[in-house]
Amino acid sequence: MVAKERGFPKTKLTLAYFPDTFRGMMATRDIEQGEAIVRVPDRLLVTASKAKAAVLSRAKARSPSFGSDWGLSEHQSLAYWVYAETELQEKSEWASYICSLPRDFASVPLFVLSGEAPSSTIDTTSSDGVRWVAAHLPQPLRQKVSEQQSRLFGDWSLTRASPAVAQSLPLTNWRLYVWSWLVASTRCIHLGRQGSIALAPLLDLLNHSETASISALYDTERGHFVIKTNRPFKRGQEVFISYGPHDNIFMLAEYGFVLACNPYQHLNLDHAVELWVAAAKARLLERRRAASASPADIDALVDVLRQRGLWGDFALSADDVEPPYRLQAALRLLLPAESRQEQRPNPKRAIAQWERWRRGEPEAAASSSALHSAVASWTRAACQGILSVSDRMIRDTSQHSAGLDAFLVHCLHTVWREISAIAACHCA
Ligand SMILES: C[S@@+](CC[C@H](N)C(=O)[O-])C[C@H]1O[C@@H](n2cnc3c(N)ncnc32)[C@H](O)[C@@H]1O
Repeated sequence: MVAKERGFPKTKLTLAYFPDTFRGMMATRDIEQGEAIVRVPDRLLVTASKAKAAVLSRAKARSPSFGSDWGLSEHQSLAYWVYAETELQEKSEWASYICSLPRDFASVPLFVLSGEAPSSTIDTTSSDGVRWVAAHLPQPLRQKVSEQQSRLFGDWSLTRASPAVAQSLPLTNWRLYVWSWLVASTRCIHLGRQGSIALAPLLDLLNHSETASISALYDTERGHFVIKTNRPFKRGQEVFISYGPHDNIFMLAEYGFVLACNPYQHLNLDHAVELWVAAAKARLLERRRAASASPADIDALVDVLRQRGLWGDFALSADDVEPPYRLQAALRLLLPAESRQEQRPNPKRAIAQWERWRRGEPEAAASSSALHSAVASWTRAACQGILSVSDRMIRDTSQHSAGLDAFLVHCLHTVWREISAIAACHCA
Protein backbone atom coordinates (compact mmCIF):
# COMPACT_ATOMS: atom_id res chain seq x y z
CA MET A 1 0.00 0.00 0.00
CA VAL A 2 1.12 3.54 -0.87
CA ALA A 3 1.15 4.69 2.77
CA LYS A 4 3.62 2.01 3.92
CA GLU A 5 5.79 2.27 0.82
CA ARG A 6 6.20 6.02 1.16
CA GLY A 7 6.64 6.23 4.94
CA PHE A 8 3.49 8.08 6.02
CA PRO A 9 3.18 8.94 9.73
CA LYS A 10 1.05 6.31 11.50
CA THR A 11 -2.71 6.86 11.48
CA LYS A 12 -5.75 5.24 13.08
CA LEU A 13 -7.21 4.70 9.60
CA THR A 14 -7.49 1.74 7.27
CA LEU A 15 -8.96 1.40 3.80
CA ALA A 16 -12.43 -0.21 3.84
CA TYR A 17 -15.58 -0.60 1.75
CA PHE A 18 -18.92 0.76 2.94
CA PRO A 19 -22.40 0.02 1.55
CA ASP A 20 -23.36 3.68 0.85
CA THR A 21 -20.06 5.42 0.22
CA PHE A 22 -17.99 2.57 -1.28
CA ARG A 23 -14.21 2.91 -0.77
CA GLY A 24 -13.28 5.09 2.18
CA MET A 25 -11.36 5.15 5.48
CA MET A 26 -12.35 3.31 8.67
CA ALA A 27 -11.17 4.10 12.20
CA THR A 28 -9.01 1.24 13.57
CA ARG A 29 -9.31 2.74 17.08
CA ASP A 30 -11.47 5.38 18.73
CA ILE A 31 -10.56 8.87 17.48
CA GLU A 32 -11.10 11.79 19.85
CA GLN A 33 -12.44 15.23 19.12
CA GLY A 34 -9.53 17.52 18.16
CA GLU A 35 -7.24 14.62 17.20
CA ALA A 36 -5.20 14.72 13.97
CA ILE A 37 -6.65 12.10 11.60
CA VAL A 38 -4.09 12.43 8.80
CA ARG A 39 -0.71 14.08 8.42
CA VAL A 40 0.75 14.37 4.95
CA PRO A 41 4.46 15.26 4.96
CA ASP A 42 5.51 17.95 2.45
CA ARG A 43 7.52 15.47 0.38
CA LEU A 44 4.36 13.42 -0.25
CA LEU A 45 2.19 16.35 -1.34
CA VAL A 46 2.06 16.77 -5.10
CA THR A 47 1.87 20.54 -5.46
CA ALA A 48 1.52 22.35 -8.79
CA SER A 49 5.11 23.57 -8.52
CA LYS A 50 6.37 19.99 -8.06
CA ALA A 51 4.28 18.92 -11.06
CA LYS A 52 5.78 21.75 -13.13
CA ALA A 53 9.33 20.90 -11.99
CA ALA A 54 8.84 17.23 -12.97
CA VAL A 55 7.69 18.14 -16.48
CA LEU A 56 10.41 20.74 -17.01
CA SER A 57 13.12 18.35 -15.85
CA ARG A 58 11.87 15.71 -18.36
CA ALA A 59 11.83 18.34 -21.10
CA LYS A 60 15.37 19.44 -20.19
CA ALA A 61 16.55 15.82 -20.13
CA ARG A 62 15.43 15.53 -23.74
CA SER A 63 16.64 18.90 -24.83
CA PRO A 64 19.22 20.44 -22.44
CA SER A 65 18.74 23.93 -23.90
CA PHE A 66 15.04 23.90 -22.99
CA GLY A 67 14.05 26.99 -20.92
CA SER A 68 11.55 27.20 -18.05
CA ASP A 69 8.45 28.48 -19.89
CA TRP A 70 5.33 27.09 -18.27
CA GLY A 71 2.11 29.16 -18.35
CA LEU A 72 -0.27 26.48 -17.02
CA SER A 73 -2.60 27.05 -14.04
CA GLU A 74 -2.27 24.92 -10.89
CA HIS A 75 -5.17 22.67 -11.90
CA GLN A 76 -3.86 22.30 -15.47
CA SER A 77 -0.40 21.43 -14.08
CA LEU A 78 -1.77 18.75 -11.76
CA ALA A 79 -4.12 17.25 -14.38
CA TYR A 80 -1.19 16.95 -16.78
CA TRP A 81 1.05 15.52 -14.04
CA VAL A 82 -1.49 12.72 -13.47
CA TYR A 83 -1.69 12.15 -17.23
CA ALA A 84 2.09 11.94 -17.65
CA GLU A 85 2.69 9.74 -14.59
CA THR A 86 -0.04 7.37 -15.83
CA GLU A 87 1.52 7.20 -19.31
CA LEU A 88 4.91 6.45 -17.73
CA GLN A 89 3.42 3.33 -16.03
CA GLU A 90 5.95 1.43 -13.90
CA LYS A 91 8.66 3.93 -14.89
CA SER A 92 6.86 6.52 -12.74
CA GLU A 93 8.11 6.88 -9.18
CA TRP A 94 4.44 7.49 -8.31
CA ALA A 95 3.23 4.23 -9.93
CA SER A 96 1.74 2.86 -6.68
CA TYR A 97 -0.19 6.11 -6.09
CA ILE A 98 -1.47 6.14 -9.67
CA CYS A 99 -2.58 2.49 -9.27
CA SER A 100 -4.55 3.43 -6.13
CA LEU A 101 -6.72 5.94 -8.05
CA PRO A 102 -10.26 5.06 -9.21
CA ARG A 103 -10.32 3.32 -12.61
CA ASP A 104 -13.08 5.56 -13.91
CA PHE A 105 -15.60 8.24 -12.93
CA ALA A 106 -18.75 6.51 -14.18
CA SER A 107 -21.00 8.48 -11.82
CA VAL A 108 -19.58 11.90 -12.81
CA PRO A 109 -21.85 13.28 -15.60
CA LEU A 110 -18.92 15.03 -17.30
CA PHE A 111 -17.05 11.72 -17.61
CA VAL A 112 -20.07 10.16 -19.35
CA LEU A 113 -20.76 13.16 -21.61
CA SER A 114 -17.25 14.32 -22.53
CA GLY A 115 -17.15 12.24 -25.73
CA GLU A 116 -14.49 10.11 -27.36
CA ALA A 117 -12.73 13.00 -29.10
CA PRO A 118 -11.78 16.51 -27.95
CA SER A 119 -14.72 18.91 -28.05
CA SER A 120 -15.80 22.07 -26.30
CA THR A 121 -19.42 20.88 -26.11
CA ILE A 122 -20.90 17.89 -24.32
CA ASP A 123 -21.73 14.73 -26.23
CA THR A 124 -25.50 14.15 -26.13
CA THR A 125 -26.04 11.60 -28.89
CA SER A 126 -23.23 9.07 -29.37
CA SER A 127 -24.89 6.09 -27.64
CA ASP A 128 -28.18 5.16 -25.95
CA GLY A 129 -26.55 5.55 -22.52
CA VAL A 130 -25.17 9.00 -23.31
CA ARG A 131 -28.54 10.09 -24.75
CA TRP A 132 -30.32 8.82 -21.65
CA VAL A 133 -28.03 10.66 -19.22
CA ALA A 134 -28.20 13.89 -21.25
CA ALA A 135 -32.00 13.69 -21.32
CA HIS A 136 -32.26 13.16 -17.55
CA LEU A 137 -30.03 15.98 -16.28
CA PRO A 138 -31.84 18.78 -14.45
CA GLN A 139 -31.18 22.08 -16.27
CA PRO A 140 -28.78 23.59 -13.66
CA LEU A 141 -26.72 20.38 -13.74
CA ARG A 142 -26.68 20.38 -17.53
CA GLN A 143 -25.49 24.00 -17.46
CA LYS A 144 -22.73 23.12 -15.01
CA VAL A 145 -21.58 20.09 -17.02
CA SER A 146 -21.47 22.23 -20.22
CA GLU A 147 -19.30 24.79 -18.40
CA GLN A 148 -17.02 22.01 -17.12
CA GLN A 149 -16.69 20.61 -20.67
CA SER A 150 -15.71 23.98 -22.05
CA ARG A 151 -13.10 24.39 -19.27
CA LEU A 152 -11.84 20.84 -19.84
CA PHE A 153 -11.44 21.47 -23.58
CA GLY A 154 -9.72 24.82 -22.93
CA ASP A 155 -7.27 23.12 -20.52
CA TRP A 156 -6.62 20.32 -23.04
CA SER A 157 -5.88 22.83 -25.82
CA LEU A 158 -3.63 25.01 -23.68
CA THR A 159 -1.73 22.03 -22.24
CA ARG A 160 -1.22 20.48 -25.69
CA ALA A 161 0.16 23.77 -26.94
CA SER A 162 2.68 24.03 -24.08
CA PRO A 163 6.25 23.67 -25.42
CA ALA A 164 7.32 21.94 -22.15
CA VAL A 165 4.54 19.36 -22.53
CA ALA A 166 5.33 18.77 -26.21
CA GLN A 167 9.01 18.29 -25.34
CA SER A 168 8.40 16.11 -22.29
CA LEU A 169 5.47 13.81 -23.16
CA PRO A 170 2.92 15.10 -25.69
CA LEU A 171 -0.76 15.14 -24.79
CA THR A 172 -2.55 12.90 -27.31
CA ASN A 173 -5.11 10.72 -25.50
CA TRP A 174 -8.38 12.66 -24.83
CA ARG A 175 -10.05 9.98 -22.67
CA LEU A 176 -6.95 9.60 -20.50
CA TYR A 177 -6.84 13.41 -20.15
CA VAL A 178 -10.54 13.53 -19.12
CA TRP A 179 -9.79 10.94 -16.43
CA SER A 180 -6.64 12.81 -15.26
CA TRP A 181 -8.53 16.12 -15.17
CA LEU A 182 -11.19 14.52 -12.97
CA VAL A 183 -8.55 13.00 -10.69
CA ALA A 184 -7.25 16.53 -10.11
CA SER A 185 -10.76 17.98 -9.68
CA THR A 186 -12.13 15.35 -7.30
CA ARG A 187 -9.00 14.80 -5.17
CA CYS A 188 -7.13 18.10 -4.80
CA ILE A 189 -6.97 19.83 -1.45
CA HIS A 190 -6.58 23.55 -0.78
CA LEU A 191 -3.37 24.24 1.09
CA GLY A 192 -4.52 27.64 2.27
CA ARG A 193 -1.34 29.35 0.99
CA GLN A 194 -2.46 31.87 -1.64
CA GLY A 195 -5.13 29.45 -2.89
CA SER A 196 -2.61 26.72 -3.73
CA ILE A 197 -3.92 23.25 -4.44
CA ALA A 198 -2.21 19.85 -4.24
CA LEU A 199 -2.82 16.15 -4.54
CA ALA A 200 -2.51 14.58 -1.12
CA PRO A 201 -2.12 10.79 -1.15
CA LEU A 202 -3.93 9.04 1.74
CA LEU A 203 -5.90 12.17 2.66
CA ASP A 204 -7.62 11.81 -0.71
CA LEU A 205 -9.12 8.48 0.39
CA LEU A 206 -11.44 10.20 2.87
CA ASN A 207 -15.08 10.58 1.84
CA HIS A 208 -17.38 13.53 2.54
CA SER A 209 -20.19 13.82 5.05
CA GLU A 210 -22.36 16.79 5.95
CA THR A 211 -21.85 15.82 9.61
CA ALA A 212 -18.05 16.07 9.40
CA SER A 213 -16.26 19.05 10.82
CA ILE A 214 -12.52 19.42 10.36
CA SER A 215 -9.70 21.91 10.73
CA ALA A 216 -6.82 21.93 8.26
CA LEU A 217 -3.49 23.35 9.37
CA TYR A 218 0.15 23.33 8.45
CA ASP A 219 2.60 22.02 11.04
CA THR A 220 5.65 24.15 10.13
CA GLU A 221 7.92 22.37 12.60
CA ARG A 222 7.45 18.98 11.03
CA GLY A 223 6.53 20.19 7.53
CA HIS A 224 3.21 18.31 7.61
CA PHE A 225 -0.21 19.21 6.26
CA VAL A 226 -2.56 18.13 9.07
CA ILE A 227 -6.31 17.43 9.19
CA LYS A 228 -7.90 17.44 12.65
CA THR A 229 -11.43 16.27 13.33
CA ASN A 230 -13.77 18.41 15.42
CA ARG A 231 -15.95 15.38 16.23
CA PRO A 232 -15.03 11.94 17.58
CA PHE A 233 -15.25 8.64 15.67
CA LYS A 234 -15.64 5.15 17.17
CA ARG A 235 -13.47 2.23 16.13
CA GLY A 236 -15.03 0.57 13.05
CA GLN A 237 -16.85 3.74 11.91
CA GLU A 238 -16.17 5.41 8.56
CA VAL A 239 -14.11 8.57 9.11
CA PHE A 240 -15.28 11.54 7.05
CA ILE A 241 -14.04 15.00 6.18
CA SER A 242 -16.03 17.86 4.68
CA TYR A 243 -15.63 18.97 1.07
CA GLY A 244 -17.60 22.15 1.87
CA PRO A 245 -21.19 23.37 2.09
CA HIS A 246 -22.45 22.34 -1.38
CA ASP A 247 -25.83 21.33 -2.75
CA ASN A 248 -26.35 17.99 -4.50
CA ILE A 249 -26.21 19.43 -8.04
CA PHE A 250 -22.69 20.69 -7.26
CA MET A 251 -21.71 17.44 -5.53
CA LEU A 252 -22.89 15.32 -8.46
CA ALA A 253 -21.21 17.52 -11.09
CA GLU A 254 -17.92 17.88 -9.22
CA TYR A 255 -17.61 14.58 -7.35
CA GLY A 256 -20.12 12.08 -8.77
CA PHE A 257 -22.20 11.51 -5.61
CA VAL A 258 -25.10 13.05 -3.70
CA LEU A 259 -26.09 13.13 -0.04
CA ALA A 260 -29.36 11.46 0.94
CA CYS A 261 -30.25 14.50 3.02
CA ASN A 262 -28.43 17.59 1.85
CA PRO A 263 -28.99 20.64 4.10
CA TYR A 264 -27.95 23.01 1.25
CA GLN A 265 -30.54 21.85 -1.28
CA HIS A 266 -32.49 24.49 -3.20
CA LEU A 267 -34.36 24.90 -6.47
CA ASN A 268 -32.57 26.96 -9.10
CA LEU A 269 -35.01 29.03 -11.18
CA ASP A 270 -32.47 30.68 -13.53
CA HIS A 271 -33.65 28.67 -16.51
CA ALA A 272 -37.32 29.44 -15.77
CA VAL A 273 -36.54 33.19 -15.65
CA GLU A 274 -34.47 32.97 -18.86
CA LEU A 275 -37.32 31.10 -20.60
CA TRP A 276 -39.78 33.75 -19.43
CA VAL A 277 -37.57 36.53 -20.83
CA ALA A 278 -37.31 34.78 -24.24
CA ALA A 279 -41.07 34.08 -24.35
CA ALA A 280 -42.00 37.61 -23.22
CA LYS A 281 -39.82 39.10 -25.97
CA ALA A 282 -41.46 36.84 -28.57
CA ARG A 283 -44.94 37.83 -27.35
CA LEU A 284 -44.09 41.55 -27.44
CA LEU A 285 -42.75 41.20 -30.97
CA GLU A 286 -46.01 39.56 -32.01
CA ARG A 287 -48.15 42.19 -30.27
CA ARG A 288 -46.34 45.15 -31.89
CA ARG A 289 -48.64 47.69 -30.33
CA ALA A 290 -47.51 51.25 -29.80
CA ALA A 291 -48.54 50.95 -26.14
CA SER A 292 -46.40 47.87 -25.55
CA ALA A 293 -42.84 47.63 -24.38
CA SER A 294 -40.43 46.31 -27.03
CA PRO A 295 -38.12 43.27 -26.75
CA ALA A 296 -35.25 45.78 -26.48
CA ASP A 297 -36.91 47.25 -23.36
CA ILE A 298 -36.83 43.81 -21.74
CA ASP A 299 -33.13 43.42 -22.66
CA ALA A 300 -32.44 46.83 -21.12
CA LEU A 301 -34.09 45.71 -17.85
CA VAL A 302 -32.04 42.51 -17.82
CA ASP A 303 -28.95 44.72 -18.22
CA VAL A 304 -30.05 46.78 -15.21
CA LEU A 305 -30.23 43.56 -13.18
CA ARG A 306 -26.80 42.51 -14.46
CA GLN A 307 -25.27 45.89 -13.59
CA ARG A 308 -26.69 45.68 -10.06
CA GLY A 309 -25.32 42.10 -9.70
CA LEU A 310 -28.86 40.76 -9.45
CA TRP A 311 -29.04 38.58 -12.56
CA GLY A 312 -28.97 34.80 -11.98
CA ASP A 313 -28.72 32.60 -8.86
CA PHE A 314 -32.49 32.65 -8.47
CA ALA A 315 -32.64 30.07 -5.69
CA LEU A 316 -35.75 28.91 -3.88
CA SER A 317 -35.73 26.63 -0.85
CA ALA A 318 -38.47 24.57 0.74
CA ASP A 319 -38.60 26.90 3.78
CA ASP A 320 -39.05 30.14 1.84
CA VAL A 321 -42.41 31.68 2.69
CA GLU A 322 -41.92 34.39 0.04
CA PRO A 323 -39.77 34.26 -3.11
CA PRO A 324 -36.25 35.26 -1.98
CA TYR A 325 -34.86 38.74 -2.60
CA ARG A 326 -33.00 38.11 -5.90
CA LEU A 327 -36.02 36.45 -7.49
CA GLN A 328 -38.36 39.18 -6.18
CA ALA A 329 -36.02 41.88 -7.50
CA ALA A 330 -35.85 40.34 -11.00
CA LEU A 331 -39.56 39.64 -11.28
CA ARG A 332 -40.62 43.03 -9.86
CA LEU A 333 -38.58 44.72 -12.58
CA LEU A 334 -39.37 42.39 -15.48
CA LEU A 335 -43.01 41.31 -15.08
CA PRO A 336 -44.62 44.79 -15.33
CA ALA A 337 -42.82 45.42 -18.65
CA GLU A 338 -44.97 42.86 -20.39
CA SER A 339 -48.33 43.68 -18.84
CA ARG A 340 -50.94 45.24 -21.13
CA GLN A 341 -51.12 48.96 -20.48
CA GLU A 342 -52.78 51.98 -22.00
CA GLN A 343 -49.47 53.70 -22.59
CA ARG A 344 -46.04 52.40 -23.44
CA PRO A 345 -44.35 51.81 -20.06
CA ASN A 346 -41.69 54.35 -19.25
CA PRO A 347 -38.53 52.31 -18.44
CA LYS A 348 -36.93 55.14 -16.43
CA ARG A 349 -40.03 55.49 -14.26
CA ALA A 350 -40.25 51.70 -13.83
CA ILE A 351 -36.59 51.50 -12.74
CA ALA A 352 -37.00 54.44 -10.33
CA GLN A 353 -40.06 52.77 -8.77
CA TRP A 354 -38.14 49.49 -8.48
CA GLU A 355 -35.19 51.24 -6.82
CA ARG A 356 -37.63 52.73 -4.28
CA TRP A 357 -38.82 49.20 -3.48
CA ARG A 358 -35.19 48.11 -3.10
CA ARG A 359 -34.59 50.93 -0.60
CA GLY A 360 -37.67 49.79 1.34
CA GLU A 361 -39.62 52.99 0.69
CA PRO A 362 -43.41 52.76 0.84
CA GLU A 363 -45.20 52.08 -2.47
CA ALA A 364 -48.72 52.85 -3.60
CA ALA A 365 -50.89 50.13 -2.00
CA ALA A 366 -52.60 49.06 -5.25
CA SER A 367 -49.44 48.65 -7.34
CA SER A 368 -47.62 46.99 -4.45
CA SER A 369 -50.28 44.33 -3.96
CA ALA A 370 -50.64 43.76 -7.75
CA LEU A 371 -46.89 43.20 -8.05
CA HIS A 372 -46.83 40.99 -4.98
CA SER A 373 -49.47 38.71 -6.46
CA ALA A 374 -47.84 38.76 -9.95
CA VAL A 375 -44.55 37.59 -8.40
CA ALA A 376 -46.35 34.92 -6.34
CA SER A 377 -48.31 33.58 -9.30
CA TRP A 378 -45.21 33.55 -11.57
CA THR A 379 -43.36 31.53 -8.93
CA ARG A 380 -46.30 29.13 -8.55
CA ALA A 381 -46.56 28.59 -12.31
CA ALA A 382 -42.78 28.05 -12.67
CA CYS A 383 -42.88 25.47 -9.87
CA GLN A 384 -45.88 23.72 -11.42
CA GLY A 385 -43.96 23.43 -14.72
CA ILE A 386 -40.90 22.01 -12.91
CA LEU A 387 -43.10 19.62 -10.95
CA SER A 388 -44.64 18.09 -14.07
CA VAL A 389 -41.16 17.49 -15.60
CA SER A 390 -39.76 16.10 -12.35
CA ASP A 391 -42.65 13.61 -11.98
CA ARG A 392 -41.64 11.99 -15.29
CA MET A 393 -37.92 12.11 -14.41
CA ILE A 394 -38.53 10.46 -11.02
CA ARG A 395 -40.40 7.64 -12.77
CA ASP A 396 -37.63 7.14 -15.36
CA THR A 397 -34.79 7.22 -12.85
CA SER A 398 -36.49 4.85 -10.41
CA GLN A 399 -35.40 1.91 -12.57
CA HIS A 400 -31.87 0.95 -13.33
CA SER A 401 -31.16 1.61 -17.00
CA ALA A 402 -29.15 -1.08 -18.78
CA GLY A 403 -25.57 -0.11 -19.63
CA LEU A 404 -25.52 2.80 -17.19
CA ASP A 405 -23.79 3.21 -13.87
CA ALA A 406 -26.43 2.28 -11.27
CA PHE A 407 -25.05 4.82 -8.80
CA LEU A 408 -25.35 7.67 -11.33
CA VAL A 409 -29.00 6.70 -11.97
CA HIS A 410 -29.58 6.64 -8.20
CA CYS A 411 -27.97 10.11 -7.83
CA LEU A 412 -30.14 11.57 -10.61
CA HIS A 413 -33.20 10.03 -8.95
CA THR A 414 -32.29 11.67 -5.62
CA VAL A 415 -31.75 15.06 -7.25
CA TRP A 416 -35.08 14.91 -9.11
CA ARG A 417 -36.89 13.95 -5.90
CA GLU A 418 -35.41 16.98 -4.15
CA ILE A 419 -36.37 19.27 -7.02
CA SER A 420 -39.89 17.89 -6.95
CA ALA A 421 -40.20 18.24 -3.15
CA ILE A 422 -39.13 21.92 -3.20
CA ALA A 423 -41.32 22.76 -6.23
CA ALA A 424 -44.32 21.11 -4.51
CA CYS A 425 -43.89 23.42 -1.49
CA HIS A 426 -44.46 26.44 -3.76
CA CYS A 427 -47.31 25.12 -5.91
CA ALA A 428 -50.15 25.44 -3.42
C1 LIG B 1 -11.27 12.44 -2.43
S1 LIG B 1 -12.05 11.05 -3.11
C2 LIG B 1 -12.44 10.08 -1.68
C3 LIG B 1 -12.02 8.63 -1.81
C4 LIG B 1 -12.70 7.81 -2.86
N1 LIG B 1 -13.94 7.24 -2.32
C5 LIG B 1 -11.82 6.72 -3.40
O1 LIG B 1 -12.21 5.58 -3.37
O2 LIG B 1 -10.74 7.02 -3.89
C6 LIG B 1 -13.56 11.75 -3.63
C7 LIG B 1 -14.50 10.77 -4.27
O3 LIG B 1 -15.02 9.89 -3.30
C8 LIG B 1 -16.38 9.60 -3.53
N2 LIG B 1 -17.16 10.07 -2.36
C9 LIG B 1 -16.80 10.98 -1.44
N3 LIG B 1 -17.74 11.13 -0.49
C10 LIG B 1 -18.74 10.31 -0.82
C11 LIG B 1 -20.02 10.02 -0.25
N4 LIG B 1 -20.45 10.61 0.87
N5 LIG B 1 -20.81 9.11 -0.87
C12 LIG B 1 -20.40 8.51 -2.02
N6 LIG B 1 -19.21 8.73 -2.61
C13 LIG B 1 -18.38 9.62 -2.03
C14 LIG B 1 -16.75 10.32 -4.82
O4 LIG B 1 -16.59 9.42 -5.88
C15 LIG B 1 -15.70 11.42 -4.89
O5 LIG B 1 -15.44 11.84 -6.21
